[in-house]
This record gives sequence, C-alpha cells and structure tokens, in this order.
Amino acid sequence: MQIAEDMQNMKSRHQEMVQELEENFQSASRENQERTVQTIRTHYQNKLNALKTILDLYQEKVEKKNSQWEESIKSLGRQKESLEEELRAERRRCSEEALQWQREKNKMLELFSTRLDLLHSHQASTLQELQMARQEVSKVQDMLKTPPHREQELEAFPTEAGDTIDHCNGSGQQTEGCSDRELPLEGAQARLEELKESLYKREREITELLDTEQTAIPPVTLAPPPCVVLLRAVIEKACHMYSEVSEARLLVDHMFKENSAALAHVRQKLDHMTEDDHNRKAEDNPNPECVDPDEYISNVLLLQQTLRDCEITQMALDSIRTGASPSISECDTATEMEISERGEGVKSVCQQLLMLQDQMKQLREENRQVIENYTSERIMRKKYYNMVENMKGKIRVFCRIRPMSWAETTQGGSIVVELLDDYSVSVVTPRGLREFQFDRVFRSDSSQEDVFQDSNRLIQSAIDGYNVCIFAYGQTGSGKTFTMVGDKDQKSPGIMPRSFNAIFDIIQENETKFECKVSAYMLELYNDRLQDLFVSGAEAQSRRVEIKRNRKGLVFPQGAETKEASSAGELFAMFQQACANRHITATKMNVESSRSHLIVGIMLESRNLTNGSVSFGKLSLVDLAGSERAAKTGAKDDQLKEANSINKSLSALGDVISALSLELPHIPYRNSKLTQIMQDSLGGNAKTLMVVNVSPSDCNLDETLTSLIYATRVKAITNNAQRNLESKEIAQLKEVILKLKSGQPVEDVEV
Ligand SMILES: Nc1ncnc2c1ncn2[C@@H]1O[C@H](COP(=O)(O)OP(=O)(O)OP(=O)(O)O)[C@@H](O)[C@H]1O
Repeated sequence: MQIAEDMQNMKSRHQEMVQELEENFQSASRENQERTVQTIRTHYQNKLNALKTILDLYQEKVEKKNSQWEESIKSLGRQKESLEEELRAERRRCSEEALQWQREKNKMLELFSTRLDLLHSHQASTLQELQMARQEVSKVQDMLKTPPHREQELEAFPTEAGDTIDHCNGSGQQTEGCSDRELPLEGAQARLEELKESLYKREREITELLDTEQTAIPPVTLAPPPCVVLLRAVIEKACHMYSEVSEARLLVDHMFKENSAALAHVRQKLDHMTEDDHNRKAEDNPNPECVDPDEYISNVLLLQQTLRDCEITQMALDSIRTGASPSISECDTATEMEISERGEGVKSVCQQLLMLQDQMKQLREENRQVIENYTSERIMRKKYYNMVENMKGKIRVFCRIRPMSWAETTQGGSIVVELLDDYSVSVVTPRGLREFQFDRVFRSDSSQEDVFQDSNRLIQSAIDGYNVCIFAYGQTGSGKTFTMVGDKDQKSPGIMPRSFNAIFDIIQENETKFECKVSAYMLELYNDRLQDLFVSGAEAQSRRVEIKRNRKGLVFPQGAETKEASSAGELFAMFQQACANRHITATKMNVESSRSHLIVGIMLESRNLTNGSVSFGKLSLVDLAGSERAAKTGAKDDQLKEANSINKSLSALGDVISALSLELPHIPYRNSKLTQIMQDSLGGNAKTLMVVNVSPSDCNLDETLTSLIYATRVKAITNNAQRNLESKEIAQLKEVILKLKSGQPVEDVEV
C-alpha cells in the first residue's frame, strides 16, 4: 500500500516536473526566437547601412569624375576654339601672301617686258650702226685693193684683231722705214684702224648701255615674306602642342600603369577572400570567432565596387591612349548593366572625347596642309630669286653632298649635313643648326645625270659664243673628281665627258645653221707650275706654259698645245690621254687624290651659215685639287710639298673670292697661277658655275663649314658675261690678214 502510495506520489511529482520542464522549454524557445529575430534584424540593418555608405561613396565619386570630365571638355573646347581662330588667321595670311606674290610676279613681268622692248630698240639701232659700218668697210676694201707687187708688203700686217698694229703705223722708228710708195696703203691702214676704233667704241657703248639696264633692275627685297612669319608661328604652335600632347600622353600612360596595378591588386585580394570562403565552406567550419560575416560581406562589396571603378577607369584610359571607342561588350553583363544604370555620364564623356579626337585629327590635317602649302611657296620663292640672281650675272653655285665613305662609316661618324629642299642644306654644328642656300642642292643619292641636267644649259651658251666656266671646289675626298670626271671605269661619267657629248650633240642638231670648230687644251697646275697634259716625259718638263689675257680679257695659255677634235669620241680620247699624265696619289683621305688642279679648255668657234657672223666661245672645266690637313691625310715629303702648294693656291683663291664678294677695289688675282687662270671666270666675263662638294660626316664638319661659307661668298660675285661675236666682215678681214701673214695669195672676192 505504502509502496503504491509512494509510487503515486512519485508519478504526480514527475508529472509536475515534466509540466514545469515543458513550461520552461516553451518560454526558453520563445526567448530564443526573439533573440534570433533580433540578430537577423540587426544584421540586415547593418547590411543596409553598408550598402547606403557604398552608394553614397559611389555617388560622390561619379559626381567628382563628372565634374573633372566637364572641366576637361571645357578646356578642350577652349583649345579647339583658339586653334580654329588661329587657322582662320593663317588662312587669311596665306591668301594675303598669295596676292602679294601675284602682284610681285606681275610687276616683274612688266619690268622684263619693258626691258625686252628697250633691248629690241637698241638692237635696231645697233643694226643701223652695223649697216653704216659695213659701208665704211666697203670703202676700206676699195682702198685696200692694191696692185699685186705690194702683196709681200702686206705680210707685215698683224694677225689678230686683238694685236697692236705696230708696223708702218706703229712706233716712230718704224715709220721712218716706210717709203712714199706705201702711202695709199698707209692711208687704208689708218682708215681701218679708225673704223675698228669706232666699232669698239660702239661695242663699249652698247655694253655700258646694257650694264646700265641691268643695274636698273630694282633690287629684289629680301625682307622675309609674311609666309616666313606664318611658318614660324605654325612651327611654334606645333612644337607647343606637340610638347603638351607628349606630356599628356606620359601622364595618361602613368595613370594607366597605376590603375592596372591597383586593378590587379583588388582582383588578387577578392580572389583571395573568395578562396578563403570556399575553403571554410568545404571544411564545414564557419569559424564564427575568426570572421565577422557582416564585416566580411561589407569588405567583399567594397572590393567589388573598387574593382568596377578600376575597370571603368582602365577602359576610359585605354580609349584615350589608343583613340579607339570604348568597347562595352567586353565587360561582363553585370558591369554593362551598372554602366548603363549609373555610368551614363561616363558614356557621354567617352563620346565627347571621341568627337574631340576627330576634331583634333581634322585640325592636324589642316595644319599639315598649311605647312605643305607654305613649303611649296618657299621653294618657288627660292627658284624665282635664283632666276633673278642669274639674270643679274651672279655666279651660280650648286652644292653636292656625297654619300658616307667606308672610312667615315667605320669610324662611327654620324651624318651632320642634310638636304632641306632642292635649294637649301642644313649642317648640325656644336653651336646649333646652320642653313645655307644655293642655286641647287644635290643629295647623296643624286645621279651624275641629275647634276649634269642643270649644267647642260651652259654648254649651249659656250657654243653661242660665251665664255663659260664650270669648276668643282671642296676639301680632299669630297667628290670633286667624281663630279667633274666621274668614276674610274666611266660607268658614271661626270660633267667633263658629258659636256663633250653635249657639245657634239648640239653641233649635230644645228649643222644646217652653224658650222662649228672644236679645239681643246688640257693643263694641270702642279706645284705652282703649269704643265701641258698633251705632252709627257722630258718634253713636258721643258715646255713653258704662261697665262696670258687677250684684249677682251679672255685668259689663254701661251705655249700649250691646242688640238682640234671632230667628234666626242676624239675629244674624250684626248682627255683620257691628258688624265693619264695627271698627278694622282693615294692619301689617307682618298685612295686617288688629285695632287694638281686640272684645267680643260674647249674653244668653240661657230660660224652662222645664214649671216656669216662668227662667235668664239670657251668652255673651261676645272677640277680643283682639294684642301687638306697634313695631319689628316698623312702627307710627308713630296706629298707634303704638294699639299702646301695646293693649300697656298686655294687660299689665294679664297682671298680673291673674299675681295670680290666684298667688292674691294683691288682683287689679288696675281697672287697665284690658279687665280690668274680663273680670272675671267671669277668676276670676269664668264658665265660661271661652281659645284661645292661636301662630305656628310661629322668627321669633316670644319672643312664642310669652310667650303659652304666660301661657296656662299662666291654666290655674291657678279660676272659680266658677254658674247664674243664678230660680224661676217670682221671675220673675213681677219681671215685675209691671216692668209697675208702666212704668205698665201688673197683674191679680190675675199677682200
Ligand atoms: N656622289 C658620289 N657618289 C658615289 N661616290 C662618290 C661620290 N662622290 C665621291 N664619291 C667617291 O668618294 C671618293 C673620293 O671622291 P673624289 O676622288 O672625287 O674626291 P676629290 O674631292 O676629287 O678628292 P681630292 O681632292 O683628294 O682629289 C671616290 O672613291 C669617289 O668615287
């Protein structure tokens, strides 16, 4: 009973306990639920707050970027406006300049036509004079009709119009020797002299008249034309823009690099975090003590945002660098969406940027065109200037730059002489860039044909009766012999052999109109001694050649052999024979260095078959020896003596050039045989062309500068080229005199 009672008590107690436990459990689970709800709420609240902060941050960034882009668009717009304004001003200036050029051209044309009219009127009066002279000559011819027994007396007549008549009409003692029987002839001679004198007087008058007309040409103003100023402004602007562009490019490159590094860093960090998270999930160990999930999520979100920012920046920078349109398709869908939602500003900025890039391209193209127009205008101006200088009688100067030699290349020399355009050459010196202007500049790859093309005109002048001289000047090894003679095998013949062909081509072309006689002498000036190259050995040593000038100022070598040539081949064979006798030695600077000055004189006597007039032209072709420094060429003994002689004669030539260019009253021609022989070509009555040869290498910078400075001085020298033309009558009289002198009978018809 007791046990049953105890059992009942225990059961009821247990029931109470179970009830109590149930109650407890229910209240605990309610509390737990509330706590969990609270935790979740707080968690989401935190998340929301983090998102808000990110959004604010992003908003702030976008606003900042937008304002930056707006600023740069504004500045680019300003730049574009100022460039457009400059372009308009440049266009205005260009058209003004073109107008000015047109006006100048018209003025010059007017001037030339007036001058031509004047020349025509003078020509008419000269023809009248000649008519009168012809009448006088026929009178003299009547007087000269002497009986046959007097023919031997006429032998004493002079041979050339240029010689002084010194027989019966000459000195007092000789007059005493003349008998009364000679009086009619004496009268005729006197009349002839009178007539000649009047003809010379007339010739002088005409020459003076022509000179006055020449000097009457108003000097061409050399003030820089507006286009020079314009180009300077354009170049300055271009330099400025170029430096700005390169600075900006550097900056963008720098930003791009920094951004790439930041992008890589953020990516790495994000990958690292995702990896950790995966690992933890795989281990099923959330490890709540170590990582706060809220903090983790907010960090991941922040990193993702930074990553997107970096990606957008990278894309924009890449577009700026390459000039390509930003490819949105490359971004993942999420980025694209975000860009479309939040990056509309960035897109529009990119579009504007592209537009600006297009405008910049257009402006650049327009600028290039302006510069191109200016350059062609500048070249034309130089061409016209050279034409005017040539008409004034100025010596023409060509500059030829030879290619780098093997020695210069192996020495590691750099190119410092370069062609700017067909008329200018620039030299890089330690004191900056120097520019020289010539009538033509030939680059290192110009052919012999190119050089000769521009010299060809002068050959025609020589045939027309002008005294023409073409000479090469420059330091040793600069290419003078190559230019004048050509290479050894004559695969690239130079000016001399080409001139021989040109002479005979012109003669052949005009054989129905003219009859031409060609003869030549060839000399070298070696160690200040003139040597006839047509003779060799002992005879050459014993032969004495002297420089003389005739009454017209034309230089000729007395004592030198003159050979006639009937074809270009014959003339070339004579030339080869002469070259074989020339002094050539190997030096350190040139394996075939000319140790003498070579002078080739070609006389061209052409008779006009229509009116019988005779013209006498002389074509002098000179290959000068090059100036050299003994230290550079390694000259010793005989070579040193040769070098001294070459340098001495070239320095005398330099003195003559300086005196002529400064228009000094005294020109020191007599200081050297070289200057004496070139007297009629420099400051004389020749049409002269100088080819200055230069090396392109910095190893020869000093010599190149000296040569170019001398060549510039030569350009300032004015010659007074005159045609050596005689009328049919004077030519006939000269012939008669020659015949009489050589004892040949003279027929009445000839007289
Ligand atoms: N325009 C050129 N093209 C190719 N080779 C050239 C040119 N000019 C010169 N040379 C070469 O350069 C070398 C020296 O030239 P060249 O003998 O004509 O010089 P130089 O001025 O006459 O010298 P020097 O005064 O010592 O006689 C030669 O081998 C020649 O063939």
